[in-house]
Amino acid sequence: MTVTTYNTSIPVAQRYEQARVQVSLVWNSRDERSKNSEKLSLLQEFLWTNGGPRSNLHVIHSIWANFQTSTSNIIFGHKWRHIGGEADLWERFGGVDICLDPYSFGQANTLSFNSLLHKLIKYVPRGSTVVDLYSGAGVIGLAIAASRKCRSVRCVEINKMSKLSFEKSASRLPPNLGCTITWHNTDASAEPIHWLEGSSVAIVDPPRKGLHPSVINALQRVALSERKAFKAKSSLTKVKDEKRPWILRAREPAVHVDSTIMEESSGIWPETLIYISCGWDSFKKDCKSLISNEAWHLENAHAFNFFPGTDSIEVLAIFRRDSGIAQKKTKTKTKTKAKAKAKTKAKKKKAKPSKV
Ligand SMILES: C[S@@+](CC[C@H](N)C(=O)[O-])C[C@H]1O[C@@H](n2cnc3c(N)ncnc32)[C@H](O)[C@@H]1O
Repeated sequence: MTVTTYNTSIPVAQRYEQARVQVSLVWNSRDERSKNSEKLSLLQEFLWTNGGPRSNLHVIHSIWANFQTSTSNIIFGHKWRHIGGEADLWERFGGVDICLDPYSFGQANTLSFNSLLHKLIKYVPRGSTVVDLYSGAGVIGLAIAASRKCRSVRCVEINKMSKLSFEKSASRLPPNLGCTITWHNTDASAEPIHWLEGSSVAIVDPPRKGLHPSVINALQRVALSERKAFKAKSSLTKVKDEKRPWILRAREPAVHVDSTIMEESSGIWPETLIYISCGWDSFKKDCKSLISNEAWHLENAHAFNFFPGTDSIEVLAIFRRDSGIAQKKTKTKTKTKAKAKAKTKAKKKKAKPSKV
């Protein structure tokens, strides 16, 4: 179930009072024609009669059925049917309207997520080229595209169903943003270097288990490339020689908003890494790996209470790859200056005849 604000024109303070619920019924059968399906219809009727628009307590926005035959701990199966109420559910996140279908990831705590987004947006320099890895329906990418005059935003997501939500949300973006926005359906861990190249800002919002080792590795290599230019260049540019058709297909956008041709922006690598984490243990581990070898420098971190009453925290962390180097350079400069001063002092001392 998702508690929704469903009408994005309702002021934030009144949203939860007027909220409606999108109900997803997970049904242990192949589809609506299978055994037990009459019970699904009966349950749908009961819910709609008692919580739908004609009931005294109008709390239900819509009802969906999901068919799941697997006995694993994966909640949803691949088949969805919309069986009552409005099909589209809209939320307002980061200043843009977002369509959240039940088959795509959506944050439940609207207010806290909005606070996080407002903070996050400020860390993205205007005119950036952004890659939003683990983007879901593209909430973060679209909010940034609408507010930071970005040159491009690329969203990368493994769940192909999120494409529909992304398309609907993109259709409500203000016109003439001057930003090329694309959504790609692929595994972010398959070819992370390809996604990092051409992006001045990388955003990662992985599931609770954190970043895949290949993504960590790519982020480390990218950050160190400035200092080890020769070695890194040859291995980073290998990505251009890719021949495997499925990898090449994944690079093509499944959705392309804005008709402008994508600029060739090779040679640009992320200077800013924004990490949104819902798993404290995995975040600590990933953070350690990122800051080891001085690949990245942790500039700032903010915590948000997305799940009141639990011990879970949501972290927004900002890493930079320039400040560490800059700091090091300043330190080295200061050290060199201090050494030179000490040498001159010592020379002067030697030259002066000592008093008897
Ligand atoms: C915590 S959610 C974040 C979604 C989105 N950033 C948002 O705020 O709505 C993590 C997302 O990562 C996606 N995901 C999981 N593994 C992935 C992978 N290997 N490559 C790309 N996306 C992945 C999930 O499907 C899910 O949409």
